[in-house]
Amino acid sequence: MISVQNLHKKFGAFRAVDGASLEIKTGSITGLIGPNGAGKTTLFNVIAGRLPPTSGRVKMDGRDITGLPPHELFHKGLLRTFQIAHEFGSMTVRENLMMVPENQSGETLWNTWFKRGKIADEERRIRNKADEVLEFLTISHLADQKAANISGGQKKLLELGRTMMVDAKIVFLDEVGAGVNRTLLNTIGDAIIRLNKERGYTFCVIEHDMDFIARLCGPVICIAEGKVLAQGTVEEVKNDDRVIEAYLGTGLKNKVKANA
Ligand SMILES: Nc1ncnc2c1ncn2[C@@H]1O[C@H](COP(=O)(O)OP(=O)(O)OP(=O)(O)O)[C@@H](O)[C@H]1O
Repeated sequence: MISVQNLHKKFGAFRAVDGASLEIKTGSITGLIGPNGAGKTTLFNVIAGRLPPTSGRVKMDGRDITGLPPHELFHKGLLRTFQIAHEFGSMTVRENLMMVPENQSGETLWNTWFKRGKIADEERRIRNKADEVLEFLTISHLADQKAANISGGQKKLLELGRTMMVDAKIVFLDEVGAGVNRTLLNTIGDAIIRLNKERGYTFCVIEHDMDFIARLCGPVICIAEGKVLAQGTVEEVKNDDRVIEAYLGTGLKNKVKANA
């Protein structure tokens, strides 16, 4: 379980995260919603070690992980993907996946010269793993394409695939559905559900698409102005007055309710 306790992140005097406390239960697909600028990505960045918090704590299974750098969190199985996918465009899709596992023998000069057999075995194993991941994500046909040439949605699938190359325990997905067409969004959703059910991944998902959230997420947490505003089932959160107000403002809220 991830436990975020009274987390603050300031940029100068501006409080992007302002005392957020929340829990992401092991085995859940937790949705994180909130209006633009609510502090969701900043919260992710602090949890995933890209930004130090101003104050507050983050714990993983009871252990303090506050401020640990991303590579240490990576070793603990905590990974994140980005709103804008981070692929290496000039490499193939398969090569992008093969880059992920750390400590490959081929990376030192000594090994390159003297342990060619070991390197070849390891490369074969990693290649097989990459091919398995591509099959799981139903994009085997893209294996040899340059990553720069695949669509935005396929890049998001590739990001998800990168988390499968290591033993991820908890994955933070930042707007995996943004700019992705419906068909691919369904494929991404299917992959997330299968990773959760079949491989025990825990997910925390930032998403604006409420249909996607409704299909996938158990608990949903709404953030506004850096604070947790409401949490519960999708229906509970969607119908929460404070949530409607945060998204629409009070005037519009009454209009929406009148039309409902
Ligand atoms: N590095 C930074 N320096 C200064 N202000 C920042 C920085 N990063 C984010 N902010 C501000 O913090 C606030 C929260 O931004 P954040 O990206 O976390 O929101 P968000 O909820 O993820 O929004 P969106 O849904 O639009 O992606 C915004 O007002 C943003 O302008």
